[in-house]
Amino acid sequence: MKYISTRGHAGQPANPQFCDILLGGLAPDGGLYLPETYPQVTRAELDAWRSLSYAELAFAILSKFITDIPAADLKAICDKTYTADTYRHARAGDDPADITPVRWLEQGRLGLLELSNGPTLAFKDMAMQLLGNLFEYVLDKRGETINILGATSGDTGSAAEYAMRGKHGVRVFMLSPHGKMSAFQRAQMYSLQDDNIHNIAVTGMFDDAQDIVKAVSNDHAFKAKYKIGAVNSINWARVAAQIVYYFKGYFAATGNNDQQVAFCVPSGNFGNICAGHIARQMGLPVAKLILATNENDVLDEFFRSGIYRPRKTAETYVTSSPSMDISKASNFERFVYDLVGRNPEIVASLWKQVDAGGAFDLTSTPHFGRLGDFAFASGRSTHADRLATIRKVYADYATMVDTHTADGLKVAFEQLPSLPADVPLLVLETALPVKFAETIREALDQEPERPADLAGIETLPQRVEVMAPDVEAVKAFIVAHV
Ligand SMILES: Cc1ncc(COP(=O)(O)O)c(C=O)c1O
Ligand SMILES: N[C@@H](CCOP(=O)(O)O)C(=O)O
Repeated sequence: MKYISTRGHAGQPANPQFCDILLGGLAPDGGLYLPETYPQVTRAELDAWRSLSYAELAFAILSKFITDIPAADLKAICDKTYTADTYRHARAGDDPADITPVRWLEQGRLGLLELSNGPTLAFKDMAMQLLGNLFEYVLDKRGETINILGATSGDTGSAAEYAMRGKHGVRVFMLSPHGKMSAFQRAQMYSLQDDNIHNIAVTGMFDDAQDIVKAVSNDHAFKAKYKIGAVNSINWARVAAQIVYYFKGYFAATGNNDQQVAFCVPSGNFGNICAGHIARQMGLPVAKLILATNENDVLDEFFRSGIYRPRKTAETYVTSSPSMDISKASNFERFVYDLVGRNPEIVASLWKQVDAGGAFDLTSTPHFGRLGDFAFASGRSTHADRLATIRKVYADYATMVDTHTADGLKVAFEQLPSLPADVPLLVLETALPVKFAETIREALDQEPERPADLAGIETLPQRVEVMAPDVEAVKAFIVAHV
């Protein structure tokens, strides 16, 4: 499989393979890696895949993207990753062997694709557990080490730290927005005392943290000297691993491969829905990809208007779905690459404007007309919508959902009437309610269920370094701790 950069000048290595870009993260030209072409899935493959376990399906799909790891080794990594023991937080009544069970709210019509049964109770575990095992495998083979620099708005951080703790050759430096995450999210990350885990809280928002990650990665000398890697969805491996559950959800929601399905995806950095877009490009029968934002509605604005207008930190709201408090969706670049006909010059020129703090407007370009080919729809949700949706879903379907999934459901309820009656709509459950207990209490006046292995984590001692969002300060911290 050949990989290219969305900005056209991938640099070194000249023909990167999967393992190179796994360790490399951001492409050297500041763009994002993508396969040169999306592998196509045949009808015969779809038929054969319908009955596979999650681990078997992951192996079948990832084999199309990972051609530089021997098949037996990749299979062993998938088998080791996708176990009922790791994805152990399934709800009562679910079959834990499903890994990503579908919970129907309205049988055959509206369901939740449960992606949050992993160790940290968010969908990030689906890809991050695989990344932990892939990093360990590749680093061992090459005799190398890596210093992962990441940014989180609440869930990527803990998923990465849980996946990497205890792994040889890996250190994690995770930037989080100081004081903006839920108490549970803070405790999940900051209570870890492992020597290879470093938490840095920056006095800004997620976008400031993500900008620092990109700035450090774009300092090629520093990146090479300190072996800086990425675990955010700028890393292609994250997106590749997320493609798998769109297929699994499709098979669970349909009876045969003539049917179509729609997905509604709570979105922030555009990594999750980007995987859905790629699954559709590969040939998965997806009728619609519905993007849901919270009050930070940059992406909803784009799909409604054709204008992409990232906002500054001061214009980004702190909301009760904090993991989606993102106004500069880094992964969106991968979708725009496809939208503009996979033309890297156009992407480079659009992101020159974005990186300079500007916006772009596609309305008067032919690309805007092509938006319909990609079957996107979108909507937004507010705190009041979130509370109302949590109450409605609890009352009507006896199901408690977290604040981000509630944003998805709010938009899903709006879009459902416009979908053909034989197209099931799956809303991606991106976290479990206990991570956002403050808002659950406000909505339902009760405590969300808490898995026994995470009891009392808020009372554990915490270890975190607070600093200004300053690239040089972060670099100095890394230098001092490697
Ligand atoms: C719980 C939750 N929901 C939704 C999102 C948005 O996903 P994405 O950033 O891939 O669009 C995130 C963060 O990424 C999240 O942590
Ligand atoms: N919502 C994320 C933000 C980072 O997204 P990623 O998918 O690019 O890692 C978080 O919870 O940290």
